[in-house]
Amino acid sequence: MTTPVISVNGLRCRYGDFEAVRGIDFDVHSGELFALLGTNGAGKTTTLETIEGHRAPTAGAVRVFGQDPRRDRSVRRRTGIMLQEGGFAGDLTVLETARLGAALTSRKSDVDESLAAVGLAARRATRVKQLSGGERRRLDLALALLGDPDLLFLDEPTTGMDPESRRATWEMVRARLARGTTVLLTTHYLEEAERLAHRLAIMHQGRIAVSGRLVDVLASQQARISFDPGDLVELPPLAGTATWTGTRVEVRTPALQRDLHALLSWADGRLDLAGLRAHQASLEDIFQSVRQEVAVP
Ligand SMILES: Nc1ncnc2c1ncn2[C@@H]1O[C@H](COP(=O)(O)OP(=O)(O)OP(=O)(O)O)[C@@H](O)[C@H]1O
Repeated sequence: MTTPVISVNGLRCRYGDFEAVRGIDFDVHSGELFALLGTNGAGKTTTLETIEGHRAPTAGAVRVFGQDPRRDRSVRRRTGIMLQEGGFAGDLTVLETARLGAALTSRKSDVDESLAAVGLAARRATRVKQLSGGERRRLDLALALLGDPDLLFLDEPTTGMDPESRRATWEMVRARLARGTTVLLTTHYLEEAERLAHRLAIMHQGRIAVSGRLVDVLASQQARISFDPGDLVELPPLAGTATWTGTRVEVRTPALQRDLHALLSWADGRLDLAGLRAHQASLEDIFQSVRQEVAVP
């Protein structure tokens, strides 16, 4: 088995008396996109900063390309980082900012290619302070792409972007993955993770609550069927469990197709299942379950 690009073992991080990260483990393999998700204050940024080499673990170990990111400078040369706040000088133009970024990275960089990749080529002469929030995020991304890094850290990459820019960013990330780049993504947009991630971990209160391949994580949760019951008082036998909440019936089931078929056959010619909805579990459903979990001290 090849060495993971990122490996996190028993990581713990403390701020004074408060332990923000409480013993987490995960690996990120070459060419995959791993999404690190979590509730507010779960410890994602702390974890990311440790992997980037900006913070020392209190306990445990982090390796990037098999090296300690705090000690080995070769790690930095192979890594592109898109931070949550780029901290640009507002009076510089887009092109000047990208050139400055290129001068600061030790990788051979093509500034024009990076600006074109994020759709900012036509804004080269615009001052950074005149960019919209979404355009600034794209400039952040262009800087992370300079020199075609082997590993990309994307921290909330599409915050403030309109839907079209967001889709364009996803396409660009997919293109990088197709070229073999490894990506560690943090995002609060669950749809973004559902569209891009191969594997993921959901953090809650310093621990990993759920992790695995996206398809497996989604399949591990119960699907939902819901409808407006009208005058209905009983249901046919189902594999799932039904709850009646005001004007809706919600069935949570491990057998979506079977229960949907049972309901439709039973209702056929008898009644109209108004507002019928059926869907596999989404990351949003899984998040809700994680949030409701009682904190372990
Ligand atoms: N410098 C600090 N000093 C003390 N506590 C901190 C510090 N930085 C973060 N924390 C706390 O550590 C916990 C984890 O913070 P972190 O920023 O890593 O979480 P996060 O998952 O990135 O959160 P969010 O999604 O809200 O940005 C939070 O409770 C936060 O208040």
